[in-house]
Amino acid sequence: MADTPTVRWGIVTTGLISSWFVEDLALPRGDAKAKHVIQCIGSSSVEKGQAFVKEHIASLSPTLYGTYDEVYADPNVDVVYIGTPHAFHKKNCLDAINAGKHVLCEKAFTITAKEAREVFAAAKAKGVFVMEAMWTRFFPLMRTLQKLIHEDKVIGDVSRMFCDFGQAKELASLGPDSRFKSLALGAGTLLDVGIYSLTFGLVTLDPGVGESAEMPKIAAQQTLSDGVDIATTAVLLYKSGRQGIVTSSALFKTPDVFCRIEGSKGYITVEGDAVSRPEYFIVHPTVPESKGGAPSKRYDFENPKRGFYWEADAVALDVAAVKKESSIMPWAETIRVMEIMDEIRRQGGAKYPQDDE
Ligand SMILES: NC(=O)C1=CN([C@@H]2O[C@H](COP(=O)(O)OP(=O)(O)OC[C@H]3O[C@@H](n4cnc5c(N)ncnc54)[C@H](OP(=O)(O)O)[C@@H]3O)[C@@H](O)[C@H]2O)C=CC1
Ligand SMILES: O=C1OC[C@@H](O)[C@H](O)[C@H]1O
Repeated sequence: MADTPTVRWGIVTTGLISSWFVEDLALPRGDAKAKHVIQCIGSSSVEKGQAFVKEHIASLSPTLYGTYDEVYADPNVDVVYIGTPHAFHKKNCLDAINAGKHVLCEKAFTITAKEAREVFAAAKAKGVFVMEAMWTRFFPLMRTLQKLIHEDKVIGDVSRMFCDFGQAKELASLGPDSRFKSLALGAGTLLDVGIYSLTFGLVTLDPGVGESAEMPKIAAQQTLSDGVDIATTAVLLYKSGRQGIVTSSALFKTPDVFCRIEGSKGYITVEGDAVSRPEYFIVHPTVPESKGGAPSKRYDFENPKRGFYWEADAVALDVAAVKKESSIMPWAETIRVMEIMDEIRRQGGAKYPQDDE
């Protein structure tokens, strides 16, 4: 284990995602590629931090701060994890970067592609590692799915894919300051969950990532309620004729079979309780077994607790290798995702204050 890198994390916020992230970091794992230390937690109050530790990582004793700035200034922090609502990501990232810290920032990375470019320009100038926490891309399931589709060509030439991430949010019961309702916080299904449907489209229709990937044309529609998109449908149109239909909704929960990828020799269904956390997939030949075809094959994956440790391990390995960006989620890929979402919103009508900046 001499070569196992150690990362000392500074956690910014005590919200839902931060609780999921620290619980996963603290999980004992035989196959861990890195050691993760929860060095400190920054919150709007120290009391919130105390309650957070007690509830989620009771056996640990991180330093507790009542401001985020103290996390950025802590000399014992290697990487800052940012779990604020979307609208604050740009400022939080810039503050951490300016303090010389590496950063893992939750999705959606920013509100607009322009904001993302500003953050990466600052990271480049400071020479620090920065990555969007698009955790799903780091799952062994996702890596295997991409290999089977693009290298092994198990379903032949891919022609179409569909992916939907819907959640029944009961928006009427939420207050105006909820991150699911407030445009000032970046509310809307596209940035919150549509980004996962889009991710499945991008990784299954094209083997490239970032600069080596094709920018698809977009045709999109959105349903707005008080300016917030509560449903989004986007078609990804590739030069080859490949098409992806990626959707999101705050009105209905997606069934467990949330994604289908179709090819000339068969199709794949990806399944699980949430698109962000796929559990297994099944490769189906075009001709079913009942009609003389080969049997379908199911691929299952070990995913204890939730699966945030895959991205955390990847960050630790990249930082130890003195890399500034991830090869799985490089800066150009985050910018491409943000540009696509900008275009979906331009066509669909969802607008944020940041669009005018
Ligand atoms: N990868 C994944 O599976 C998931 C990712 N996310 C992402 O994580 C981010 C946060 O989402 P989530 O954890 O659900 O949000 P929460 O509302 O649960 O938590 C957000 C936290 O941000 C801090 N905060 C700072 N300013 C504000 C403000 N004005 N309003 C509200 N909160 C504020 C608060 O922490 P404090 O008081 O401690 O400072 C708050 O607890 C989003 O980018 C979201 O997309 C969310 C869920 C799952
Ligand atoms: O990233 C996410 O994935 C899981 C969802 O429950 C959550 O709303 C979203 O932010």
